[in-house]
Amino acid sequence: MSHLLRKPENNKLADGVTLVHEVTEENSDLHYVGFKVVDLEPNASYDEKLTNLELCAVALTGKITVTDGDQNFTEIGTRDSVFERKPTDSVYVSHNKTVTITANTKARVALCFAPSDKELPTKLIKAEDNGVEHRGKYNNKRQVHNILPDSDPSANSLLVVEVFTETANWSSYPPHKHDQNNLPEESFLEESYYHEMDPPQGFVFQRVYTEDRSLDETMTVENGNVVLVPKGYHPVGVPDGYSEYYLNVMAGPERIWKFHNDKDHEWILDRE
Ligand SMILES: O=C(O)C[C@@H](O)[C@H](O)C(=O)CO
Repeated sequence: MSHLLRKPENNKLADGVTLVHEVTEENSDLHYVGFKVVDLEPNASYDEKLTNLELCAVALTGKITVTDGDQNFTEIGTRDSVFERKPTDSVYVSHNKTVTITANTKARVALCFAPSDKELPTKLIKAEDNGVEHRGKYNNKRQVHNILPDSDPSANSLLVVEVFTETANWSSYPPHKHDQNNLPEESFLEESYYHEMDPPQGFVFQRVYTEDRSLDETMTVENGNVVLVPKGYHPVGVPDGYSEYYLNVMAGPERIWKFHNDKDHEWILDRE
């Protein structure tokens, strides 16, 4: 299996608390993006001590209460399945704080991390504050919920977005990359993908490749898998009959998303 593909670990931390994924600087090639998925049974709690990392906690499914010790955000989260295709609530918390997440219902929470050394206010990012975009045409259609885009200064490094790709469509396509610190043309951002499929037995293909093909991996990605993109182009193809959800976390030295399309495939955009 590719070292860029992660299957659920489902590590039981306590009664009602399962760590589904854990991507850290120590166990991956990533230095800027950290990512966890936690499943909580009703009334179960999970603590995260943030030292040098900032956090965006996304209520993927279910209702949760989030506190940073000072502020409480009660019963946030808007959906039972990501495939309801409506935005959800998230909470941004600065480094050095300790966050407690308690489930009000059965819940799945994504924890998105990036390095930070500047304190910023804790913030509830409400579902209705997500910018919703419909991108693409033909078989390149997707719906995007911007949770923490680069136009929102609430975070130091973190960028967070969720994307729904229609059945038999492609996204992150034409292939693009953001692995050069060469602004204003391109920014260096690592990226993680947390994938879900509807119906759940589905699979998608994700390729991660560099210009010189020194990295060129095509992965079969199943429901609940994570793909890591330390560099390179990273398109996703969704088979007929299945629709796809992914949550992207991006971070790098500068908080700006400037990508470069693969010139060989950029013509896709020019079709009438
Ligand atoms: O528009 C899309 O298809 C989503 C991608 O842009 C995705 O968020 C990504 O690859 C970000 O670099």
